[in-house]
Amino acid sequence: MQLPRIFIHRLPQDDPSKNTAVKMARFGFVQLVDSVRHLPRGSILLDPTAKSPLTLSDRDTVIRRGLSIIDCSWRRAVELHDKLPRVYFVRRRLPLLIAVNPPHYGKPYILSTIEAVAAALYILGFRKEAEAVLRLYKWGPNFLSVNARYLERYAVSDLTPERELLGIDDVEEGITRLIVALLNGR
Ligand SMILES: C[S@@+](CC[C@H](N)C(=O)[O-])C[C@H]1O[C@@H](n2cnc3c(N)ncnc32)[C@H](O)[C@@H]1O
Repeated sequence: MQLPRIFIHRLPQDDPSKNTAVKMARFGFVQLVDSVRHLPRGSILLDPTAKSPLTLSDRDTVIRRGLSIIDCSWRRAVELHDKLPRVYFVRRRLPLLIAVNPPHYGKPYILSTIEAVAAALYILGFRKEAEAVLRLYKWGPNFLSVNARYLERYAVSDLTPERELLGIDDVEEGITRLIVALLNGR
C-alpha cells in the first residue's frame, strides 16, 4: 500500500472515542498534529468552503506536499476555514458525495473525516488505500458502494454528477445552500 502523507489537526470539539480522525491515527493511516502551523505548507487542504474541487491534477502536489485536514465540529467548520491564512495551503473542496456515517447518513457533502480522506484517496488514484481506510468502520465500505457511480466520474475529472445530484446548474450556489442548511440545523 502506498499511502500519501496525510496530516490532521484535530480540535477537541467531540468525543475522541467516536472521532474518525483519532481512529485513523491509531491505525497509522494519518498523522495528528497539534496546531494548524504544523500542517505542511503548500499541501492540499480539504476545505469544504473552497471553490475548486479536488481532481486528479492535484495528485502530484499531494504526493510531494501531503494532504491536510482540520477535524472540527461541522458547526464551526465554515468560520474556522474562513480564518485560515490565504496563502498557506492549496484549498480544495471535495466533489459532491453522499455521507453514510451514522450521524449524517444520506446527507450530501457533509462528510466525516474518514469519508473525506477516502474520497480524496479514491479521486487521486489510491483506490486500494481508500478501501483499506474505510474498513476501520463496519459502515465504511458502504461509502464506496453508495457513491460508486459518482466516484468513477470524479476520478477521471468528470464533475457532471454534481449538477445531477444538486438538480441545478450553479454548483457553487447549490453547495452554499447545503452549508447554510447545515448551519441552520436543517
Ligand atoms: C468538519 S470535520 C467533522 C469530523 C467528525 N467529527 C468526524 O469524526 O469525522 C470533517 C472534515 O472533513 C473534511 N471534509 C468533509 N467533507 C468535505 C467536503 N465536502 N469537502 C472538503 N472537505 C471535506 C474537512 O476537512 C472537514 O473539516
